[in-house]
Amino acid sequence: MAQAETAILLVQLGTPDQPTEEAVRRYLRQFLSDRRVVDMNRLLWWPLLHGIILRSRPSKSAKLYKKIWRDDKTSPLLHYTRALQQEMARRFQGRHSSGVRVDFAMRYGNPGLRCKVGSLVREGVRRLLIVPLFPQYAGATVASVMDEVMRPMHIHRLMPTLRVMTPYYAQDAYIDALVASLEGVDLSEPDHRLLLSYHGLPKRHVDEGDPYENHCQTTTLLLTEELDLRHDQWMMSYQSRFGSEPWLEPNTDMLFKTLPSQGIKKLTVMCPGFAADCLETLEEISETGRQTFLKAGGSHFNYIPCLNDEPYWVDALEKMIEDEMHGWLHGPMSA
Ligand SMILES: C=CC1=C(C)c2cc3[nH]c(cc4nc(cc5[nH]c(cc1n2)c(C)c5CCC(=O)O)C(CCC(=O)O)=C4C)c(C)c3C=C
Ligand SMILES: [Fe+2]
Ligand SMILES: [Fe+2]
Repeated sequence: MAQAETAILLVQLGTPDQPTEEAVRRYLRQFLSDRRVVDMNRLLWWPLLHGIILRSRPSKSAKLYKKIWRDDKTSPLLHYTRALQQEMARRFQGRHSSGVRVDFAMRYGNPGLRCKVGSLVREGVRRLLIVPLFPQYAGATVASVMDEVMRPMHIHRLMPTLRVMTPYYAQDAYIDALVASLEGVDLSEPDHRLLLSYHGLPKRHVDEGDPYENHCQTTTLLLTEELDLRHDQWMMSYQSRFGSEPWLEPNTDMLFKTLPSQGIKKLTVMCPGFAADCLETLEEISETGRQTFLKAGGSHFNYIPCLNDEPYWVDALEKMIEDEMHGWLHGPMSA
């Protein structure tokens, strides 16, 4: 078959190539140099980043990455993103006469987003659907992805037609997949809570108009309604705080430390904002968070894995992608 003219590009945040100090430094340098992530004045940020953070953090983070690295020598985030892409490619095979290609890229690290978009355009892709794997919109994630998607376009005369998948924080297909991942969880005991922990964001971003907090709250309300939970059966919080300015509250780690003394001894934790398990879920929540909660007097800690490449999530995402591709899967190519 000729090269596909329509492409679906799944985009994840990114991850180091290896769990080593050098690879983590390279990854963090790219990540933390992004103005969408840290928007501090460069004259103040540069000395902090290069003089302190990139000297101290990579060796500490590399040790944590080593704990979660997989036997197949990949990071969990890369493993699940690739598995999702392979399954989605299988599902879209033969769906258009000129072919539909499904690929994936990372905003930071490899395979790099800028390179991937450039090669898709060079290879003749004329319609491109970008699927940021972030259910809740944040400028630090989705807008940053779009900045990078546009960069290679500057050097090509013919730009493909671009679509970007709408943030799916309130889509039935996503909420239903989260419900499916909680199957068998019994929250009827009075000392048991469901904790929904989302990645944090500086509060200032929200004050300046970022809808992220609102999107997280909406996901939580739709999910807890769908599960028929009472208000005293669930809580939501924000994890992975970084830097010194105020971040969204309440902080997940603080809840792990204080909930047992308030009589909440059992916790089921899920991270609906993470499409795939990664350092922030497997290490920060399922390992360190578990230890913190049990040490503080908790008796039971149940971590629910992310949607990853679960078949019911592939079904859900396939449906949402089909909706976004309206008019693209049938009929002739336009200019
Ligand atoms: C100012 C710093 C950060 C902002 C803002 C931020 C937003 C943000 N991040 C994710 C998703 C992920 N972040 C991950 C790792 C990670 N995040 C930060 C900092 C900010 N994130 C750092 C420094 C790191 C690196 C890890 C470390 O050194 O501790 C990951 C995991 C990647 C992996 O390889 O496993 C994810 C996923 C979202 C969704 C978000 C905004 C809402
Ligand atoms: Fe992050
Ligand atoms: Fe973290």
